[in-house]
Amino acid sequence: MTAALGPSPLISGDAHLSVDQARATIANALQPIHGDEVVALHQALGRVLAEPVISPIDVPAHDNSAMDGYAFASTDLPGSGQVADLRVVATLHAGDMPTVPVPPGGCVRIMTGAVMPSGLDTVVPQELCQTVERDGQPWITLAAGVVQPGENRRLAGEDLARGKPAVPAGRRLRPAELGLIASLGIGQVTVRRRLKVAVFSTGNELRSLGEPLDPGCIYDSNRHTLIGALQRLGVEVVDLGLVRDDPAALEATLRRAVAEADAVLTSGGVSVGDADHTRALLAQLGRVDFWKVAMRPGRPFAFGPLAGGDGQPPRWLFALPGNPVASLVTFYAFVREALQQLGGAEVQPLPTLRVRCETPIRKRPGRTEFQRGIVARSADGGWSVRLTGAQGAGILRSMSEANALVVLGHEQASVASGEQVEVWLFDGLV
Ligand SMILES: Nc1nc2c(c(=O)[nH]1)N[C@H]1C(S)=C(S)[C@@H](COP(=O)(O)OP(=O)(O)OC[C@H]3O[C@@H](n4cnc5c(N)ncnc54)[C@H](O)[C@@H]3O)O[C@H]1N2
Ligand code: MOO
Ligand SMILES: [Mg+2]
Repeated sequence: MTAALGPSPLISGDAHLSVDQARATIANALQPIHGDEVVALHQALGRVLAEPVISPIDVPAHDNSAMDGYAFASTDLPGSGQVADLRVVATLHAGDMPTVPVPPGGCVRIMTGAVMPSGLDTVVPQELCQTVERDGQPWITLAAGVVQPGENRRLAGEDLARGKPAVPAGRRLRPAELGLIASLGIGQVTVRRRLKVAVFSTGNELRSLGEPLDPGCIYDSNRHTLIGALQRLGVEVVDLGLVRDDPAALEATLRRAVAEADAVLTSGGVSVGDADHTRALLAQLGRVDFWKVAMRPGRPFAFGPLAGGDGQPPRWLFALPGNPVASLVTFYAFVREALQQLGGAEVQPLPTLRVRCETPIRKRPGRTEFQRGIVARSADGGWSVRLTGAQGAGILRSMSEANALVVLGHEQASVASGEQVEVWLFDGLV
């Protein structure tokens, strides 16, 4: 089973990688999954576009008015200090097509979105001119300087010209893209098939929600954290539940994961304890590309391919550490972008900022540290971050109260209060 996967890209799977090396190793290993499907636009939110959407029409299709007012030819604009009187010869609503030509000195009452008659290029909003009646006819009086030639007119094709790409392949569709595609008259799109990701927790001490908590046991929280994180990415989750620290049970569950999913996330059992079997199983069913990263939390994090079987691509295993904070931090540091890449989506790293750090942080160079922080606006209007209290890798509350990870790079030493630090925003700012 292992032979088909070839040697590890690393000299030794036992080496400690830096966070950057680990991210690069994962990015270099992954190939996007194959398979597309056509879905109705109203079911396409969050799906990944497989082909670019090309505009079949000009948007807008015609020059049209951006205001409720009066359309006229800019050659009729009054000179400085003068006024122009223009006769209103027709009325146009959105959806009307102009029928009669407008003579010089004439104008058209026009509503927002209505097609501009040919020869007219400028619209004055109604509140910027005066309407008068002469001999029972409507006229407007236009003062100099209230509008410039071409103002308040939207040009045909100014949003999108026919034949131009409207949305690139790989874009995960958001409400704005759904509207843009609809504006082109396109009712269905070709999207990537949804990435399937299997997830399970390992540990004899774990109990499922609803089960009694036996002495010495804890509830399985990681699976719920990870399933939430996966749902946010729009992948299809295959929940394989809880697995005991038993090599045979672990092997059976990994084999099932390989059969049912494109990638596998496990939590727990990656360190060096007597009950930590995940790495040995990865070596047996595939290959360990690395399993130690110079970071805190998240040092034991294993990555490598599980052989996919006859003609099938490998199923990548992301074996996350059991400590709950380490599990979510490694998801953000390694798994999130990897799954975007695997699903054929544009890779969108978490938004990164440099902000003032209000909490002094002790650190030694030689590993990357991810502390949990709250980024907020400070009294002087700038952005700053303070830590969320105790930072132990088992203290999930530190993560729940945070909206950002303070990322102290590999070479960084201690940080004094007031220094600038890098933060990754993982949940917006409110
Ligand atoms: N001698 C060493 N011991 C440890 C090292 C080390 O380098 N040398 N690394 C420590 C670090 S750092 C971490 S992180 C953990 C990782 O451990 P495992 O991935 O093997 O995870 P477990 O041993 O299964 O569990 C660790 C911890 O997390 C709790 N846990 C596990 N799964 C869940 C879950 N689904 N929900 C909630 N909590 C969970 C588990 O009960 C343990 O308390 O290893 C250190 N040890
Ligand atoms: O790195 Mo462990 O992930 O510190 O708890
Ligand atoms: Mg362990």
